[in-house]
Amino acid sequence: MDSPYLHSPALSQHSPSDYDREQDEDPQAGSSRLKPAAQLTLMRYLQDLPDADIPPSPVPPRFHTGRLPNSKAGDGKPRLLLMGQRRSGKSSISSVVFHKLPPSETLYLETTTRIKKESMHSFMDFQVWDFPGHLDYFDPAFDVDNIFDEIGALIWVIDAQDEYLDAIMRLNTTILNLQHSYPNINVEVFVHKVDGLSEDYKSDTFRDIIQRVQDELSDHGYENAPVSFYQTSIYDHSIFEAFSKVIQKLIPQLPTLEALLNSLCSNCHIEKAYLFDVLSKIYIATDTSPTDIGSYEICSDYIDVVVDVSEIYGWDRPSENGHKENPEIDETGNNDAESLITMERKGNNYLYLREINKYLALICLMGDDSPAEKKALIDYNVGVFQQALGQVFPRAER
Ligand SMILES: Nc1nc2c(ncn2[C@@H]2O[C@H](COP(=O)(O)OP(=O)(O)OP(=O)(O)O)[C@@H](O)[C@H]2O)c(=O)[nH]1
Repeated sequence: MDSPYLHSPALSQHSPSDYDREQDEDPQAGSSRLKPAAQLTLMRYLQDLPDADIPPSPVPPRFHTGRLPNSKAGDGKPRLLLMGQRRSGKSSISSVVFHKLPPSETLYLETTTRIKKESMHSFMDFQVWDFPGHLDYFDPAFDVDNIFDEIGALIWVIDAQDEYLDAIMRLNTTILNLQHSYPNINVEVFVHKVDGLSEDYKSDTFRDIIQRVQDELSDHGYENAPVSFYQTSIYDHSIFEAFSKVIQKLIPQLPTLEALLNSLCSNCHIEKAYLFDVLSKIYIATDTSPTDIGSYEICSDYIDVVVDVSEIYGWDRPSENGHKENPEIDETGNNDAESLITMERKGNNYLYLREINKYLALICLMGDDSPAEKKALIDYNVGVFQQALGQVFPRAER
């Protein structure tokens, strides 16, 4: 990006303590805290979803409600279950997305032998369960209800570089088994490791897998199953994009967020706007104009730049009780400076970033007819958006 001009020191620093995580290897193993370096990134804030103020809308929500129809325990922490064959890449996905493990280091991950459970305390509390590839989940020895009763999404990982017929067969068996007790489960199929495939082979494989899954389900009388397919790889942004879409289905306020972003885009001539969870780089909402991976990549890389700058110039914000997380830093900046703006020139377009709260940032790809001279107006509109967001997610403001 040429001639960047930073208006401010960008996002304030997040301390490792922001990323609270519990991990148990096994129900029997108990829980233990991990070291900060391994701490999580996707986090916090929808904890009190039921309190969220959802403006009335004549349009019924198109997405999962977040108050999960399968929920029996009702603790409101949806589960993402990572399932699939051995060595398909489940642990790598979880490590890269939630622990920022460099993709090349996944080569050294050991095979998972027991169910690995992790609780993410984030803008939304949820759990990620990584299953060993060899487990038969419907073995009578397993308490199936315990596994599936709080489910948010079942993520089935298929290694596209390997023989996948067995994986498809197991996936279909799983979906059909779950149909009786949990008909509303979101099944998300990650056709994974597509980085090693040629473009043609990649799309042929993708189509073939979709076809086989759908054919077999409809042979069993199960039409229009809620199964979504994604092409993913840990070596590019595709895995983050796919996870973004999976997570979005668990956010009940999504239609409201999209409507707010649409309105912001049309008023400010914004080409594309994303609401990002800064550290995980998962976007929790975007406007409803067509999404392309290119714009997501630009915004995601831009977050990296901003986070790097904030490592140097950021400051600790007051915590909820008014104390600084690092009392040694005597920061004199005012609180307003926590919402910051950075704009950069790239070709004819601008990227506009504004920190919305501790966890979320708004990033916009500005249209040609929205010059930097109008920044004051854009700031104002983004301020209005920020206030509206505070009403939709009251907890985010705390
Ligand atoms: N090329 C490529 N390799 C990947 C990708 N994701 C994971 N891998 C590799 O796949 C191998 C297996 O990954 P794991 O994450 O251990 O697989 P797993 O599904 O957790 O395996 P189990 O624990 O045995 O169930 C590792 O060597 C990873 O580096 C990807 O997107 N592309």
